[in-house]
Amino acid sequence: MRKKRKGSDTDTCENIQEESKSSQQAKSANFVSHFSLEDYIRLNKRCKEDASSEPVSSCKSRLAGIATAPPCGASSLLASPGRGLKRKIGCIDVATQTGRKKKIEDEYVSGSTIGRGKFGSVWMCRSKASGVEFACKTLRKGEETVHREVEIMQHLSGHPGVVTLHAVYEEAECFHLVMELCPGGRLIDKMIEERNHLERRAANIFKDVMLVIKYCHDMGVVHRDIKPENILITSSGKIKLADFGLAVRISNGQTLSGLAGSPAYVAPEVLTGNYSEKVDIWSAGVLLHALLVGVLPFQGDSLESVFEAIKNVKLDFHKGLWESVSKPARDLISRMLTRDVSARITADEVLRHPWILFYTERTLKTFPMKSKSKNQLGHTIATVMESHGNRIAGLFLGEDLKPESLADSLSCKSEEQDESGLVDALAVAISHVKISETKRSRLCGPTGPLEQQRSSNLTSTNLCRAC
Ligand SMILES: Nc1ncnc2c1ncn2[C@@H]1O[C@H](COP(=O)(O)OP(=O)(O)OP(=O)(O)O)[C@@H](O)[C@H]1O
Repeated sequence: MRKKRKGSDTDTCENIQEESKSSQQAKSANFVSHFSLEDYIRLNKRCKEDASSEPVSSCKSRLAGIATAPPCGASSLLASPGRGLKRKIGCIDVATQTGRKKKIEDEYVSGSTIGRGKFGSVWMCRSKASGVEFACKTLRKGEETVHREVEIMQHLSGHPGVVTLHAVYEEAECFHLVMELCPGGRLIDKMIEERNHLERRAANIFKDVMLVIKYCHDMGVVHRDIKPENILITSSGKIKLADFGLAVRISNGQTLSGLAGSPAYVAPEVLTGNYSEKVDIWSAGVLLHALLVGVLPFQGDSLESVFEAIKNVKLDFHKGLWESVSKPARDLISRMLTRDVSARITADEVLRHPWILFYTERTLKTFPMKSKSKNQLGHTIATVMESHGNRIAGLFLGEDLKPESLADSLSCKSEEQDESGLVDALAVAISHVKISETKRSRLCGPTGPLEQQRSSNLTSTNLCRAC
């Protein structure tokens, strides 16, 4: 059960950035002005390795502000790491508390290390009782984020898009979190393998990501580290959101402060002041950018230049790589990567966006699109729109944009119109879409045993409060 040091690389961040720069220069024209995902992932990974071997003057100190959530009321905890921890574990429910009395090695056989993060390592283990394999994340005590991560995972566990927490074992120096194993690896690796995703595939992956983000927000949790490295894939190919190390609870109308996130994905308001759950929408927009065109939108040779780009670069979704992307997809991403937080759409609105609906609704998916005559096409669309009328029509403002008129406008297209043309036709309607601010549902309003324990155990320790 000992942690294995992954690799022995001791490069500094500067070296990595130099390497990234030279490998960048060798890439094709499309990639000249961008870090590729591989570059970014390598930079990030090596920085983590530096962080564990060179705590001072390495990447850790340079990334500390952004990559690690500021501990809430951490000073006393950090000064005496052991104090208060027992009380804090009280936020873990009855099922997981059983782990406190037993040792993990009594119940699980340890396997190889499968990942390493900022706060600990992740390794495989097998239940002695059932033979089922799990992933175990071992977190060193001492950071309040560790307790928050356990509590939030417990709070969210049960949703199909969240990695399920099976048990927690507490030792003097660490916690072991026994989680559902996601053997399909990370979304980032799939993205690198597949490069640009077909829009249909991208939309289906992205919808699942947004469903879980919406769930987090409905449950009063801001993840703060949405990125493809933190999206894992199950044996059946479903996505699961993992790594709640930077997640915090937020109550309705509350704002957060403090740098937290991963540089390329961080929202501009995190860099400049107070923020809300909308930071997850921005990060998901960065992810969508990478899914659609294979590169990250905000890049630079240093952290400062990445942040500068996040704050100021004006993205142009009409040129270059975006020319082959449908207008609705571009419309969605522009609504997510908007710096005006009040104009940035919510998770619910993303899920109701025509691009998502078009590619992911069952009827639309099986919709025959090629070789339709004008009338057939118009009629089929009218039927589809009718069956989705309530959801899609709700997005449109004004009499002229009723589903029937959308069908009419689509029926004027050529007989040879293909799928992407049809998606583009949706753009006509999208230009009139009014996405209204929906009433935020149940932020920080959980019920049940966890909430009862939370209020009794944690109010005084700030564990469940946002920073
Ligand atoms: N349930 C799981 N099943 C399979 N692999 C997992 C699981 N959880 C984590 N991993 C692997 O371990 C890696 C690190 O896990 P995780 O991201 O939770 O740690 P972390 O310390 O919070 O990381 P980070 O430094 O990225 O914030 C993941 O990228 C993934 O490869």
